[in-house]
Amino acid sequence: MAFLEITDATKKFGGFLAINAVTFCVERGARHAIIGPNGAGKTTLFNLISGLILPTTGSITLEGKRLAKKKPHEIVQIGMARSFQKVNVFPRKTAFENVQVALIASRKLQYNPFRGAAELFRDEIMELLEQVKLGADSERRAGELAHGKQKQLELAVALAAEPKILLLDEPTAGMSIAETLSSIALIRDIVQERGITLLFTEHDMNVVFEIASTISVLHHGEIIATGLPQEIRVNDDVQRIYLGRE
Ligand SMILES: Nc1ncnc2c1ncn2[C@@H]1O[C@H](COP(=O)(O)OP(=O)(O)OP(=O)(O)O)[C@@H](O)[C@H]1O
Repeated sequence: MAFLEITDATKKFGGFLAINAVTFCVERGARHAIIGPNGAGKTTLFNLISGLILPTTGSITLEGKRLAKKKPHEIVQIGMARSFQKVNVFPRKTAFENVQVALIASRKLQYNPFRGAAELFRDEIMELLEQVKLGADSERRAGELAHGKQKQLELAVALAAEPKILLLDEPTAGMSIAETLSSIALIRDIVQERGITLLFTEHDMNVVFEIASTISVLHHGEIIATGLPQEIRVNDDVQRIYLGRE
């Protein structure tokens, strides 16, 4: 049994086949990238894997457990956390509070915003913020942080759930070159250090080749190749379809 198994997954929107009989596995500990041109179906595939939408047919399992029809918090409890292309933090809460809310939710505590819980999980929160290089920004409102830092905060929020697998949808989207470089190093170090399996989509091929241990290529909703980065780099179909070389 593979760690994450996607078996013959199909997603239709009306008559449009966005994901077509997709089968692939993500091995435990892998840093697995899903690449493909715009509209290939990457986000749809991510939404299927993280249970946001149901597959029309097929199955998705994490350690043998089916993910379909599970509620978002149940999926988090099974061990999956994800981020979105658009930043998804509470802008008016501080960085500290954003992580605190995530920790409270993952530990299944009742959150009462009117009760003084300011110090709850302080050490853990600071450790997480320091790990994503936001220790000095803990008291700043999330909405005031630069885009790159907001993505770092999202990462801390995702890590608060202690996931076995982390899904990142274009983790460096909208970042400057400097932000991208530090973000790549951060993601790679954190998943390695914590033994987290990573599944991510990314447009920037430099980022893909810096992080990925395995790459799957999606084209018109179908996986056309899965392999090691060096195999994907020289795959004729991939070069023709994705990299635009004839
Ligand atoms: N809810 C929906 N209803 C109808 N069509 C949809 C829906 N969601 C996605 N699609 C279509 O499915 C296809 C795949 O879209 P998706 O966003 O998954 O691609 P993508 O590879 O993530 O693209 P990008 O790289 O631009 O983010 C597109 O043609 C899109 O228009």
